Amino acid sequence: MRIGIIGGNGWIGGAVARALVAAEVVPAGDLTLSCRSEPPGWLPTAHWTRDNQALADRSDVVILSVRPQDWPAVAVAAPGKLVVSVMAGVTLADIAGRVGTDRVVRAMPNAAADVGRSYTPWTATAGVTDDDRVTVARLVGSIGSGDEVAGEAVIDYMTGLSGTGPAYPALLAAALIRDAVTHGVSPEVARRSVVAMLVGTGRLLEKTDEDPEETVAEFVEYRGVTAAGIEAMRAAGFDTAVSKGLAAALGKSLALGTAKGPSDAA
Ligand SMILES: NC(=O)c1ccc[n+]([C@@H]2O[C@H](COP(=O)([O-])OP(=O)(O)OC[C@H]3O[C@@H](n4cnc5c(N)ncnc54)[C@H](O)[C@@H]3O)[C@@H](O)[C@H]2O)c1
Ligand code: PRO
Repeated sequence: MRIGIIGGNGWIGGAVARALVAAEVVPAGDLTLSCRSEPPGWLPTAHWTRDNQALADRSDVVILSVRPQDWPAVAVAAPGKLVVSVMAGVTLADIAGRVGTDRVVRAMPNAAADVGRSYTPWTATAGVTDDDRVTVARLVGSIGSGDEVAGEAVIDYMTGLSGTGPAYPALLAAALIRDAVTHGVSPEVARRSVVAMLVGTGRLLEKTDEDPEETVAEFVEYRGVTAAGIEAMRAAGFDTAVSKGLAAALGKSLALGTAKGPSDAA
C-alpha cells in the first residue's frame, strides 16, 4: 500500500507521516508527502513533491491534510481511490465530487498524534469497502485510538471536542498554574504539579473506566477542600463556559467547510 499526504509538511500531516512509518504501516519509500516549499529534512527517504497530482498518481491512499481554507485551491483527481480527509468542516460530498471517488473518509485526529495518543473518530461514504475500513483502522491506530462514528454531524461536533486535543486541558492547566504562581508557588513547581495532575487523571480514568461525573461526585460527597473548590467553580459558571466554548467551536467547524481563500489570509 502506497500512501500520499497532501500537506505532509504540516502539523498533523507530519505527525501522521512519522507515525505511519514508525508503526510500519508503510515504509518511508512508499510514502509521498507534498509541501509548498522546500522539503523540511525529516523523513528524507520519503518521496517529497510540490505536485499534488503526481502524489495522487503514485499513491493507493490519499490523505488530505491542508487547512480548510486552502482546500479550494487543491486541484487533484484520484478517481476511485480511497481518500481520507482530516480537514475540519469540509464535507464528504465536496471531497468526493472534487477528487472523483466514492471512497471517502472524514477522520478527525488531534495534536496528541505527535505522541501516539490521538483519539480519532471517523466516518465514511457508502462506497468505502470493508478492506478500506481495515486500512483506515490501521491509519488511525498508528496515531492512537479511534472509532467509526455514524455520520458527519458527529465529526463536525467532535472537531470542536476531541479534535482540539490538548487545547482545553491546557487552558485549564494554564489557569491553575497562573493562580498557583500568584499564591507564591514557584512556576516550576506549579507546572510540574499541574502536568502531573493531568497525566495522573488520564491514567486513572483509563485504568478504572470510571465516568468522570462519578469522580466529581465522589469528591463532592467527601465534603472537604476539593468539594469547596468544585462547587465554587460551578457557581462561577464553569459548566456554562464549557458549553458555550463547545458551541462556538462547532460553529467554527461548520463555517470552515465553506471557507474560501488561503489560510495565510485567514
Ligand atoms: N492542528 C490540529 O490540531 C488539527 C486537529 C485536527 C484536524 N486538523 C486539520 O488538519 C488539517 C491540517 O492542519 P494543520 O494544523 O496540520 O495545518 P498546518 O498549516 O500545520 O499544515 C497544513 C500544511 O499544508 C500545506 N499546504 C497548503 N496548501 C497546500 C497545497 N496546495 N499543496 C501542498 N501542501 C499545501 C501548508 O504549507 C502546511 O504545511 C486542517 O484541515 C485541520 O483542520 C488539525
Ligand atoms: N484543530 C484545528 C482547528 O483548530 C481543527 C480541529 C482542531 O481548526
